[in-house]
Amino acid sequence: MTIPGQSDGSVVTTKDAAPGETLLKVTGLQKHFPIRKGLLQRQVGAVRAVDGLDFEVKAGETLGVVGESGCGKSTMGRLITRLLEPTAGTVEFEGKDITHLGVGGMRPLRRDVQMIFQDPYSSLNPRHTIGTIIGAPFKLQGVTPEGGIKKEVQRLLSVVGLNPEHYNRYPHEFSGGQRQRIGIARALALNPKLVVADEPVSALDVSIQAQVVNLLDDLQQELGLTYVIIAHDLSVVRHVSDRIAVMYLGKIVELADRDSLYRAPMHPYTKALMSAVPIPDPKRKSAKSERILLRGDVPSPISPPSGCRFHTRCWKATEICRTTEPLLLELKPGQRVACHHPENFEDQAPQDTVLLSDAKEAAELVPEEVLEESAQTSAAVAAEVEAEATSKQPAEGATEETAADGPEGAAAAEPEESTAAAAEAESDAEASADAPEEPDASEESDESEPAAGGGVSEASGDSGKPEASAGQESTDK
Ligand SMILES: Nc1ncnc2c1ncn2[C@@H]1O[C@H](COP(=O)(O)OP(=O)(O)OP(=O)(O)O)[C@@H](O)[C@H]1O
Repeated sequence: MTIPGQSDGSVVTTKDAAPGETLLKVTGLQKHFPIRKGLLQRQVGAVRAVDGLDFEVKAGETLGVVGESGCGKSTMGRLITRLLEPTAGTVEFEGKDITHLGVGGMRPLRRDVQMIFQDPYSSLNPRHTIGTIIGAPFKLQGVTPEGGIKKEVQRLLSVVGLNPEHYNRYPHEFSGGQRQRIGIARALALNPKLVVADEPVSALDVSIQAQVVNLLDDLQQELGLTYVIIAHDLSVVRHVSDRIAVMYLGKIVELADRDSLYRAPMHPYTKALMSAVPIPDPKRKSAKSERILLRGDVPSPISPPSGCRFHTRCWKATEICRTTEPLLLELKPGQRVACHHPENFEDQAPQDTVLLSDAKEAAELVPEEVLEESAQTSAAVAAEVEAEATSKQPAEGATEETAADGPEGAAAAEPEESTAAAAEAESDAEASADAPEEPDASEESDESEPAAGGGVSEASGDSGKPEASAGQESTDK
């Protein structure tokens, strides 16, 4: 697809921030909507829509943000475009703190940061022609493009694949997909650096969705745009995102580059979301066809669950998940996760093995195959880490320090089991399309301690808890 140049006739391919540099940085971002009651409108509580987000968006990349309805995605989008005032935290754009800029201070920034909205039916004024709608940003910013507004609007119409001759038509004369193209043309009018698209295709027919997603993709290539694309499931962001943030109840639970996330999701919630997405690859179809049903609705953001917010619906939840909030930690390069008992990685709280009753109920909705796979993967990862550590010990002469650390002592006492698990892991890797994850896992082992498997695995830590309790958990499910 060829995109005509801007008013000066040249093709725009670069932006101020070099590709890969941080364009947007969000730290500790919160938005609590107050709940007021009574005559005096006293605040009696708050909806904790966004409750402490930390992430960066690099120039030229697409960050996909996914999560169930009500998890705070749209609020996050409105905060980073400064359509909402944050309760706490900071938003930096190109290194400049824009968190509390007023209307005047924000005006120049409005050119650089644009938003595309979900519903192309309600986001376009039905009384205005599309020429007026797409030309509005120029008037608001007091900018006159070279050749005049009309010429520039017609150029933008052709950029988004619409007939420039339709300049004088009204929104109702266009289909949903065409209206979303109009919304995109309006967002591009001022040549922005960052475009936040809030569910850009979810109101469209499935057949039209791909066209609009492809258009966004083409525009990014041609114009060097940076996107934050918000969606409620992974299928939309899968093909366009470089990195994906998974949100749950106002928090990011996993943030990873796309390939790592799809190859080996680490948060159980990510795994559940992924199991809901049809997988076209026939090689993976049989392995992943089991869907994970989540128990109940998302809890209320007015009083979110303690500890890990997902613990009330998670099949791996133990006491630590109820009491202690897991931090969003980079467990693998480029993959951050907030979980005490992650998938595809060694357990972060191996001593905590007794499942909560909530978890046992949640596990009833998780197919046996998924639970088995989860336990096997965790055991395999633990065994691999252990094998790596064992092979390194004599070479590096660091045996004493490593051995004194704890959990690995118990793991090392079970060489047969570990070898069997490692062999299983190897054969799994050969047979599976997920094989590329292997190098990651072994890289990790350099600095990671061997540990027991996931909360549902049989591997036991050194907590002194009877092994039977760990074994029993597996049967409980
Ligand atoms: N202006 C507001 N006042 C009070 N509560 C709000 C407001 N806007 C959003 N909320 C609440 O904040 C929470 C997060 O809403 P948000 O729209 O950001 O979620 P979302 O993940 O985008 O969901 P959806 O996909 O349904 O739009 C919800 O519980 C919502 O009811």
